[in-house]
Amino acid sequence: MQELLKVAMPKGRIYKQASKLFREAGLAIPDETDESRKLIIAVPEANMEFIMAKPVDVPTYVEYGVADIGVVGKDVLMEENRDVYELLDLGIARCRMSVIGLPDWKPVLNPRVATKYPNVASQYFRERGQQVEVIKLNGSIELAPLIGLADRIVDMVETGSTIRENGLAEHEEIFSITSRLIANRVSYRMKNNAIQALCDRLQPVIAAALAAKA
Ligand SMILES: Nc1ncnc2c1ncn2[C@@H]1O[C@H](COP(=O)(O)OP(=O)(O)OP(=O)(O)O)[C@@H](O)[C@H]1O
Ligand SMILES: O=P(O)(O)OC[C@H]1O[C@H](OP(=O)(O)OP(=O)(O)O)[C@H](O)[C@@H]1O
Repeated sequence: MQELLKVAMPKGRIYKQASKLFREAGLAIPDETDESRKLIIAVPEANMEFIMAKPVDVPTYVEYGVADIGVVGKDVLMEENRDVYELLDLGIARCRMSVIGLPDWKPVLNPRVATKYPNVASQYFRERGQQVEVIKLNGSIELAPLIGLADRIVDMVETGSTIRENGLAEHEEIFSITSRLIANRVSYRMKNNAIQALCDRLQPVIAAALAAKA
């Protein structure tokens, strides 16, 4: 019998796609229609335990080792910069991080940039030698340039509907995003067989999903 694997799973929009992937890999975890408020879901036949976490907290659980592995967006990994291993690109929850603003935006001195991702935004503009004032918001970021809080925003674009419906334009793409499987550094060594076995189950499912999209 392999060691118990604790997996931090993001609640919310990634869960639907991540849980489908895990089910296709043969792990009996509930789908997104399950209305249970349970935060810890045991899958005894696979000797796994799923911890239902807020997406942005997944790397924290994994770095501290209370979860051995986790599923998290590349955006959160870039922002949180936690000391974890990135094992697999799961190819799900695809979107991109971009600089967005009004279509007729003109460069100004020391512009204000609103974002949920202050570290990503600061690093992006610093690397380009542009001085900006970063303002942290927690949601509805597209409001900021519309109501004059910021000159531009750094946020995610998936279908583009939010920026279109609000008369905004995508100025620059910063990086593309998918969800990743991450591991705690110690767990990766101590529970290597179990982690490797899970990766081996997930990999063909990821490859098949990619092939179906191509
Ligand atoms: N259209 C999208 N907008 C935002 N994130 C997306 C989108 N598509 C995929 N994602 C991915 O989903 C992850 C979680 O999204 P988000 O931060 O909006 O959390 P949530 O599921 O709405 O839950 P919460 O609001 O509680 O944090 C992001 O980190 C990103 O990797
Ligand atoms: O290109 P689209 O398909 O329109 O997706 C992008 C939007 O989705 C996310 O917002 P979310 O739904 O998480 O809301 P919030 O950030 O305002 O809470 C993101 O912050 C964008 O606003």
